[in-house]
Amino acid sequence: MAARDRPECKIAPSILSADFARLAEESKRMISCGADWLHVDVMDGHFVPNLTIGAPVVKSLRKNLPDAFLDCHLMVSNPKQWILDFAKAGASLYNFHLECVMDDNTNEEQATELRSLINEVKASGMKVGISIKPKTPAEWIVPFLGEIDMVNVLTVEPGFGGQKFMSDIVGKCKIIREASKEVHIQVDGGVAPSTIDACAAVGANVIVAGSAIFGSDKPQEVIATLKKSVEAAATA
Ligand SMILES: O=C(CO)[C@H](O)[C@H](O)COP(=O)(O)O
Ligand SMILES: [Fe+2]
Repeated sequence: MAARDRPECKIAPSILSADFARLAEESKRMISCGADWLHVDVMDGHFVPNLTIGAPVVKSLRKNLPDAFLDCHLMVSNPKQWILDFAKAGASLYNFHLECVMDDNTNEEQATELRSLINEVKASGMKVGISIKPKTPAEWIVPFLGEIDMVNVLTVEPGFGGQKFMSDIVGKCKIIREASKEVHIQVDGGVAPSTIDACAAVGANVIVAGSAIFGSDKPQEVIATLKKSVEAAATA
């Protein structure tokens, strides 16, 4: 069998599509259907035009799901402000946006600020991920790959679930995967059985899907389909 070209596949249902009144129950249902991680979309109504949940909800989820991997996607303007709250609440991975600190990849001060945030997240005990919006070039994150656990390539404009997958964006994963076999590459936005092969082909291994999984009456089958596509591409 050919050697793997990426880390193990992780399927991360986005609980943004869950019934928030039954979050713990719905999260447990996802894990029993084969989910590896839970993707928690945190929106501050400023970085994106929507408001969702914060650290208190993560704390309740952690209490109810002591062993779950909580992948927190911080769509917030000031990621520094929330690091300790999320660490104390029990977040597993703090996945914040590059655009909060960088609008020019040649600016040394911005690179230093990004490094300091990365180090602060690590020091808090969480794993660290960096999310990039559709218009942010993949090359901007490449110099930091050795310092982080994951890159989240947004395949929709962040802010809302249920949007259409941007197929012209996913190619950015290829640039990142060519630069690192070890880093987790997450795809987030409009990912479904109909779009997974395009993600798998370019090296993605962490698959977020909200509406495709929660909207199905057979979530177990959707999760299995997504995983199969990634695992087949990983050893092709
Ligand atoms: O970060 C996000 C939106 O900003 C969500 O994680 C993403 O949109 C997942 O939902 P869906 O699979 O329904 O697109
Ligand atoms: Fe997300």
